[in-house]
Amino acid sequence: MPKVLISDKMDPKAAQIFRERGIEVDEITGKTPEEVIAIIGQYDGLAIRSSTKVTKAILAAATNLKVIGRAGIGVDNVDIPAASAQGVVVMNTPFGNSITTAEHAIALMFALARQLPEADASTQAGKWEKNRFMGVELTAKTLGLIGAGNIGGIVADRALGLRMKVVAYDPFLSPERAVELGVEKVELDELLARADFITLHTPLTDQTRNILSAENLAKTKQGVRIINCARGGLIDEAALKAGLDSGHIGGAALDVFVEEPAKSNPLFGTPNFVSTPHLGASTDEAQVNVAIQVAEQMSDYLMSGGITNALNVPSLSAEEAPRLKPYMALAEKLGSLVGQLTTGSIGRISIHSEGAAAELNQKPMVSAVLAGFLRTQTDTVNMVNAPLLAKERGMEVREVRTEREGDYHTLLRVSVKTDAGERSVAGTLFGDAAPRLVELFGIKVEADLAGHMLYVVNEDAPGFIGRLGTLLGTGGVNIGTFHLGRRSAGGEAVLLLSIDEALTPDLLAQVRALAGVKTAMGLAF
Ligand SMILES: NC(=O)c1ccc[n+]([C@@H]2O[C@H](COP(=O)([O-])OP(=O)(O)OC[C@H]3O[C@@H](n4cnc5c(N)ncnc54)[C@H](O)[C@@H]3O)[C@@H](O)[C@H]2O)c1
Ligand SMILES: O=C(O)[C@H](O)COP(=O)(O)O
Repeated sequence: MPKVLISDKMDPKAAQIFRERGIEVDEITGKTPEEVIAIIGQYDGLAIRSSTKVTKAILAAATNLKVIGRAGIGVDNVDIPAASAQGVVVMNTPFGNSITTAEHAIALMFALARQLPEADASTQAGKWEKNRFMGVELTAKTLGLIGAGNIGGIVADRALGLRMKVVAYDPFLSPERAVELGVEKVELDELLARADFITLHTPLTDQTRNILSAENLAKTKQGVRIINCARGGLIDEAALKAGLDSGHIGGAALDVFVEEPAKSNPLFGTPNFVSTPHLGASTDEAQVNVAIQVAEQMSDYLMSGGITNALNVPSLSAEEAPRLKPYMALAEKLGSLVGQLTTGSIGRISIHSEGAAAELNQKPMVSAVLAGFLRTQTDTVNMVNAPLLAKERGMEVREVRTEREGDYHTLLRVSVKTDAGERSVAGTLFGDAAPRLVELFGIKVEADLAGHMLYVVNEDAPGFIGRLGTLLGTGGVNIGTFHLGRRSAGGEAVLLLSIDEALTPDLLAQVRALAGVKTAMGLAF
């Protein structure tokens, strides 16, 4: 039974779903990294929010880990390259808390416009400072949106409802989508110059880090109010404080900080500064949404191989998974076969699907071919890290589809280009489930690829099969199945035998010494 650790505070629905799906679950929150390292080795899944930092050190100790599920959006607390290298799927729940976070941004915009936190503190202190708190209306003001994705799009919708004008800076926003959102797409400098309010909704990347730098803050309108519900690090906090102190910036509301938890920060106590402790996603509704989603997604993966919202591997829905499963087994076997039969470096590997196979999601099949191929070189490869490892090894990976059926209703062909030229193997599914090899380097064969096998290329001549059978029998090797193919009568022939155990090096040498043998190799699947 798979075992999952929930290491951050999560709605109880998550644990309930894991149990209902037959997964053992432990909820152990608030642990130090060292404490997590001590226990992580026993878990197949790790469910987190933003508190647990999944570092290289934690991953190194996570010897059984198959999936990390982030109940939320941002995955900057997960070392994704390290997880990928280790073959661990990382998934998030990209939409579960978007509305809630967008509403928090709008709430902070109102808080700044009417100085709600300071007015509240003053009133409850018995001061009744009616003349101190003069606000501004939102209607007809310009909101500058930096990042117009899921959350940015919802913020725009709500701001338009408040009769604001919305300008957006997002290099990946298409003109059509901008029209759909009802926002004006602008360059960053124009946004800085025009916006009365600025709200940030981008991930933290090398391009967005300090997007509101001292230089860019200086380009903003006098009195601008700034909201950040996305990630700490998007704004230069020292420059923000200087801008608030000088009065150039009329207000700033941060839900996120460079250093979290933000127990102390130079911005604290600055007039017109409002803060919340990373509460963007903290509503009952959002937490139920992300807990259910993450538990369903992780359970799908652990129990049936379905992959949804993964950041480091192609998606594979729970409905698709059963249909693709035999194809992935075929793909992995074909990849393994070419890996075992190919020596030297591979310049290119092409995966060609024909007929019914071409109608399916290709990415998982491609990953399975690569995993099968690379497993002959390293035993730490799996579907997740195979594309990465192939890239590191300088392999070009090509994907070709032909929906028209050829000789078979469905076919997968794997071709590799080496210094010696291009060679390919092809396989089909019998009865839509049983993987069968049907072509080996241009020769038609029909074979199961399973267990130990012996591959022999020889000159087609009478008596050869008898001599080989006698040799194996004398060596005590039992033959399970025997598959034969040849280019032409008397030409090159291929033999694929399934055998009960691997040949000893000595027996293999004797096979190679038989008259007419060009190549003989042991294979394993
Ligand atoms: N405060 C919270 O509790 C909370 C809650 C949820 C999400 N978030 C954070 O909010 C952020 C946005 O989430 P989302 O769901 O809208 O993500 P998203 O991926 O849907 O949108 C991000 C947008 O940023 C844009 N972008 C990327 N690079 C950019 C750049 N250099 N300049 C301008 N725009 C750029 C992208 O094109 C995309 O449209 C994430 O970082 C997420 O972690 C915070
Ligand atoms: O990226 C997110 O989803 C938010 O930052 C929410 O983080 P949390 O789950 O720790 O509240």
